[in-house]
Amino acid sequence: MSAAIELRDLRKSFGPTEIIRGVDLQIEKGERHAIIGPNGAGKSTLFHLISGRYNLSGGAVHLHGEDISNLPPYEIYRKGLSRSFQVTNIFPNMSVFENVRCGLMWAKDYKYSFWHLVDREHDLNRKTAQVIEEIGLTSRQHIPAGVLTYAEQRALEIGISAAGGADVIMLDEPTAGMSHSETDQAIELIRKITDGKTLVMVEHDMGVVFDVADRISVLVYGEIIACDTPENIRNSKAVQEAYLGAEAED
Ligand SMILES: Nc1ncnc2c1ncn2[C@@H]1O[C@H](COP(=O)(O)OP(=O)(O)OP(=O)(O)O)[C@@H](O)[C@H]1O
Repeated sequence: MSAAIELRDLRKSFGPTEIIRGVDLQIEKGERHAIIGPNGAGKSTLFHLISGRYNLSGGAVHLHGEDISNLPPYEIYRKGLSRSFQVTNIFPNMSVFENVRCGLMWAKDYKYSFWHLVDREHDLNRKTAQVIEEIGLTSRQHIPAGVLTYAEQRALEIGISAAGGADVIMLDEPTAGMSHSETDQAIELIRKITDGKTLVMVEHDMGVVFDVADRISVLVYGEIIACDTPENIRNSKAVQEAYLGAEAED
């Protein structure tokens, strides 16, 4: 069976500088995979290459065995890969309900000319309500998304990422800026919402990474220097020297 995501000798240069320098990686179906690495290692760039935001300078990206290299983001999304961004990416003036429903509509390829029929789309509304319940925002569903707390906005974003039925979910720093208790809730939500799906996340909080991930890739200067279980990554001397050691000294 093919991997959910396979990266083959992936490369990205900005001008003369090669930022992603030949990344090979297989992420299995149903796996929760974290990408860690120091600031500027290229983690976000790698995300943008997989999700179609950046064109590749070399190599290939496969999704469930299909070559998706250089496809536009919306086509990759329709093929079942959904991603969130480091910066919250919701419509602040639309209600929580409308934000989720909008995500569902894009996923289902509704045309804009159908907007006037939206309220009659009972299925769509029911599914929207289901997603909102899963992310724990039912009591807040009619308020503008911009009024939610930061942690609620991130939960909404995770909900929208998963709502369209994507089977590969990519989350960029899902717990950034959260308190301990908000982080705990976010971990629970991530687990729930990615159950049975493939998760790829970039995360700086090592507690979250070691708690959630089945496997971890360590990216340093655009190269994966280790890809292993949390336990082996924690005990790897090379990783400690290149990355974790620096954190341990804090
Ligand atoms: N669009 C761009 N044009 C030029 N250089 C870029 C661009 N995007 C990223 N870079 C450079 O690529 C390198 C990797 O950046 P990237 O944001 O991918 O790292 P990161 O590992 O996600 O860092 P962080 O942990 O701080 O978010 C950095 O040196 C950055 O300046």
